[in-house]
Amino acid sequence: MTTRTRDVLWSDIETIYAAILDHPFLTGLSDGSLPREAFGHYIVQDALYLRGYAAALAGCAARAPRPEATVMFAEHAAGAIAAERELHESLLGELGVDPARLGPPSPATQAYVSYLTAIVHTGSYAEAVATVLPCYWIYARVGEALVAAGSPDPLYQAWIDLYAGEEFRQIVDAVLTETDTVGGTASPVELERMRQHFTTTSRYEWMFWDGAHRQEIWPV
Ligand SMILES: Cc1ncc(CN)c(N)n1
Repeated sequence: MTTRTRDVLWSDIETIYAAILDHPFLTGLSDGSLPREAFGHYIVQDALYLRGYAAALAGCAARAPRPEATVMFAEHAAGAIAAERELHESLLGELGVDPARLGPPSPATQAYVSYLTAIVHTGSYAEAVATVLPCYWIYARVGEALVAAGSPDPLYQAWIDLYAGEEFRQIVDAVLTETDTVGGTASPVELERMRQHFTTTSRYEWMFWDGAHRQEIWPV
């Protein structure tokens, strides 16, 4: 049986994923102990992140060699994050933040979006797909892991429900299929690059939650 690219990629990040599930941001989201200020920081930074992420997905759409993949990424850029945007806007409202005045991206947000942008525009299409994949897949896995216990805080529960939902799972499944397709014909060098990018953006996912937990701002 041939090994699927997704399995190779995931096996590289088992320890990163374990660290993500163990992070106090997510354990706090789950048991309700996460300070609202940290969640607010996360939501503001995520609203900024989603702008860059949408642009990266549009870049994947433009570079895709098959029309079905162009349509898929274009739909995700336009529509899939609309649900997140909606949730963010209502959460920003509940947290008392004006979406028009979000402030600057934090170091983690800036670094993550810069990396996505750089690889989507300078790497191969397969590299681009591997680079954007953790944004989909890790969130689906986290949603799945957190939904059974839920959260006593309704705001945190709404966040968990979005990523644990069937609609998000189907979106992620389609991108995983695309990952296996492009990985299946990638050269050893290209596959190695896919692994490096997937691991790097998985690390950025950890750093994004960690930065929010510390309410990280620029040190100087
Ligand atoms: C940082 C980050 N990574 C992933 C997702 C889920 N698309 C998100 N909303 N924010």
